[in-house]
Amino acid sequence: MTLSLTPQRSLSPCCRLMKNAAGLEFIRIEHPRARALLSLLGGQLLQYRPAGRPELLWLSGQAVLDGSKPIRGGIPLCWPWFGKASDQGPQHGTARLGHWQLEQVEEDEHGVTLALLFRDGALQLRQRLRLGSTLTVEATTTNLGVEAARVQLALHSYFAVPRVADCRIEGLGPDYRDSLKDCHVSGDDRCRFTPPFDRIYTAPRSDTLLHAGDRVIRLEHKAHDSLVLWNPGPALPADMTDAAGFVCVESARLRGPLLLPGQSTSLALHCRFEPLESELVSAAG
Ligand SMILES: O=P(O)(O)OC[C@H]1O[C@H](O)[C@H](O)[C@@H](O)[C@@H]1O
Repeated sequence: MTLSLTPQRSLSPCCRLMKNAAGLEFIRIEHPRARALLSLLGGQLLQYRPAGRPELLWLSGQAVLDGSKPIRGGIPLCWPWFGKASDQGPQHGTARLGHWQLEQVEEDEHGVTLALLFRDGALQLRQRLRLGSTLTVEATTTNLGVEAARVQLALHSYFAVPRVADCRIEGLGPDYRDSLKDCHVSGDDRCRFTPPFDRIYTAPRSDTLLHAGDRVIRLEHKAHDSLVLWNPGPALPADMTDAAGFVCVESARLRGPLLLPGQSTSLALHCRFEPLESELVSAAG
């Protein structure tokens, strides 16, 4: 998707602050190792394309970009809760609807590092993105209050794929909660899916391989306790016209922890395209 954005100012040689017609701010990154776009609404990476590779992330052509809704696509952060709130708060928390502060931009010949901050009451969420030939997202919650708090976090990544029905995923683990059928399933190691699906894997591996047509994406998760797998199939949300081009594989911490005052907890995801067969052959030859 091409967004109509107006340049505002340079943040570093490869990073530029942009604005859209609704006044939302974005950071465009054009580095020899990767091109990317991040929205300060939601602190959300929307596009990321390492040099010589396809776009990693899916962004809906119907995404609402005026701040009235979360942006559909990229890597929204569900925080400080995932799903419906018990107290009428917004689905998936406040971070994806909030304006984030850009704390730091650094770059070198290998890529760009962005540090971003969001606060909701006594809870603080820091996000560090490293964008080069691979992508690392690290999110750290800190409890700045005087009472213990239970916090959930999910990196709700929309991975772009040629066709979701042809995908295979390894490393999900055998046990999941099927949110559509409202039941628990154990010992299911199948790695093919037919949309719609909405599952929370409760014993995921630390590495996940997403085989998607012409590409294999390796995901390395750190400190996750769950993986959410979602595609709505034909019953589409209003801000989506076609769901065949993505699969959500969401690294998540859904079972706590209880954060005492002053404590922090982190969740991280590292993504990279596996080398193509032709590259392995030429490296060997
Ligand atoms: O439409 P949203 O609020 O962005 O939620 C999109 C989806 O997020 C997660 O993947 C949940 O498991 C799904 O149940 C939900 O439909």
